[in-house]
Amino acid sequence: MRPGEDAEVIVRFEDAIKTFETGKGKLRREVTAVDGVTLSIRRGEIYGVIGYSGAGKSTLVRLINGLEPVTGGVVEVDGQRVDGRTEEQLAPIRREIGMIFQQFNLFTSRTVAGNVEYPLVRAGWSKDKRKARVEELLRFVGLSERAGNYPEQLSGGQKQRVGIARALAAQPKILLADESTSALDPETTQEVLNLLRRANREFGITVVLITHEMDVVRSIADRVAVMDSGRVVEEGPTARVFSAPETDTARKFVATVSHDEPDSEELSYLSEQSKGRLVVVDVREGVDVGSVLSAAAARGVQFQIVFGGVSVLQRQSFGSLTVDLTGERHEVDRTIDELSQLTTVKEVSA
Ligand SMILES: Nc1ncnc2c1ncn2[C@@H]1O[C@H](COP(=O)(O)OP(=O)(O)OP(=O)(O)O)[C@@H](O)[C@H]1O
Repeated sequence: MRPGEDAEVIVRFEDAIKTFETGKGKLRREVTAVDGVTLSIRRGEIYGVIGYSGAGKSTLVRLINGLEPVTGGVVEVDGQRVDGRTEEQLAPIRREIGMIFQQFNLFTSRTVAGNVEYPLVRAGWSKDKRKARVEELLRFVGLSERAGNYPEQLSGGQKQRVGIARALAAQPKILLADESTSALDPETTQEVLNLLRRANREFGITVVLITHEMDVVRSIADRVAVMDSGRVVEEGPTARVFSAPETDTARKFVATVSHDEPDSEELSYLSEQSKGRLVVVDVREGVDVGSVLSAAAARGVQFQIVFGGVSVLQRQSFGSLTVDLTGERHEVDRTIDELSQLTTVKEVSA
């Protein structure tokens, strides 16, 4: 290991840039898909990459195995530079990286076992070792009975499981999953996620998961990067990003799964119904909103919880409550002031 290198880091981007040229002649233009990304993915974690369509997620992940060469900056996998390598030089690095795709990309002319075996043939495994490994993997993904079937005889979820078994076959250190679950129904999605989590726990494999579904990220990622227009606008432990998003993009994503704040239509209804002052109070781990409200009630302030939700993620509570406060004006003022000293309070109608 070179000085300054961190053994815990398995993928490192430093000011990584990827531009594409599209069109010809007058229509020629440059698209910056990845715009100066610096981040580190730790060994053994499940790392989620989220963002709207076109944000640059797939391109960023394809830089990891050199499927797309960077235009600028550094990409390192397990201490080895990926940028500036020839296809030949990339081959040993790619053996450490498995990939599963949204569209499965199975060989239709090979059986399930043949698909899983394929990377082992390429990696030069002996026939006996290949057979044992294929059996082990098909057991792992619950498809032992299907070894002799062809992909067209399988359901979408089963095909995806074959894809996972194939990606894991040659014992890679990293698994890249590109929106691997979005073509599947919710139940199958959960099944695939459970498999990724098991692969992560049982084999210690680092998983990099791209998705635009926050539910998916919330259920399995340890840390998450939020991308917008080629940049990572926010990054950190999933619980932190969910409980206290710092950017508008992250806030919007979080709002899609935790609908705990009223939208404008709901707010106008609540304002019409409100008898006093409406406030939206953020709920966080260790913030005792209840005590403030109980004390206020003892002073004659009435409170009505009219909207809200609180969830727990990685043992941290978070959410928000919309409260209608009525009573003596100065007592209501005092209650809002006390709440504001504890947490973020937004008054939404006076
Ligand atoms: N091969 C390519 N040639 C030209 N432009 C490309 C190419 N690949 C990606 N892009 C452009 O780069 C930008 C980022 O695309 P990318 O596929 O990485 O986004 P994404 O966040 O993964 O989107 P999605 O969620 O829709 O898959 C987009 O503007 C896209 O059109």
